[in-house]
Amino acid sequence: MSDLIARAIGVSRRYGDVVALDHVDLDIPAGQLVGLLGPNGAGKSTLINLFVGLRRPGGGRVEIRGANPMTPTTRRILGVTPQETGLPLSLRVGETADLVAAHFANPVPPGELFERFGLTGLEGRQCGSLSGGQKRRLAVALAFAGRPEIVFLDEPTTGLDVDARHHLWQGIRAFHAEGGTVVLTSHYLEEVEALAERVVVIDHGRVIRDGSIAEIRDVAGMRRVSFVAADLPELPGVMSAERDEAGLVQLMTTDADELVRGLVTAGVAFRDLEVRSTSLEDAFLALTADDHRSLA
Ligand SMILES: Nc1ncnc2c1ncn2[C@@H]1O[C@H](COP(=O)(O)OP(=O)(O)OP(=O)(O)O)[C@@H](O)[C@H]1O
Repeated sequence: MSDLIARAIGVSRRYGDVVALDHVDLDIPAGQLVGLLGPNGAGKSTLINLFVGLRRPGGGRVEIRGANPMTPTTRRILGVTPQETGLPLSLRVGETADLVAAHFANPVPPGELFERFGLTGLEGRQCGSLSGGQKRRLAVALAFAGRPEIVFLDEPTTGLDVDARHHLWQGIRAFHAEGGTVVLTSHYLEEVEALAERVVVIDHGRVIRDGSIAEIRDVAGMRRVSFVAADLPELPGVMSAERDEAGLVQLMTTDADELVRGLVTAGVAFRDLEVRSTSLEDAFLALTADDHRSLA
């Protein structure tokens, strides 16, 4: 069996009447970069909170290196950036990093951490004076301060501009390249596509898909068929259709062959025909859209 660093075994969690997680099983091998995807309220943050020992499961169990994440020794090997950034607003950035580093036997020197996450030069600033994006970058950087074996990042780049997001990606990739395990949630599908080697799709508290980016993309079995045409008759198997002002038509279908045959049979004068795999975003929408449930 591969070297599993984190496991959820039949994990359930409710909040009152709300079932946030419903018998979730998830094995995370050491060194993997996993993206958790799911619509709002799917249960992603709840799962992360259980993995990092902030909450207890109602049923089942979570393990980090075979142990309960609530134990101090286990906590020391994990890093976390929660969805809501909570920084000590009156402390300076450098002091905050020192404070966090003091909890660990062999921390990353703060200067190195700042460099890695593009925070150099902000050491003397009070956390409360940082911009929203700078606070977010600091909170993510601090998850790596204790040289964790595994980090859990809940929407690490929300609110960041493109530059800052790419900087964070570099930091996350560098950690992963050194063998670190990363579990991140994101609403930016291109982020998961850019970073993760495995995608776990969660919906209504359950894991509905688990695979590589390519597998998830293909799972809905959809193709995007595009061409330029002046008129468009009714065509077989079209799930969605868009047309821009230049006459570029984009159709989503589960049977591109039949669609193209239909185009030819109907005598449509099309040009620039392209048939492509769907993007992760297309697959994600198809998987989690209740009215497309039969596709999943
Ligand atoms: N402390 C809480 N008290 C009551 N309900 C909660 C609590 N935390 C989460 N929930 C509910 O549990 C469900 C799962 O929430 P969770 O935050 O895990 O989802 P999520 O996938 O992280 O969503 P988002 O993408 O919006 O962050 C939701 O219905 C949410 O309203």
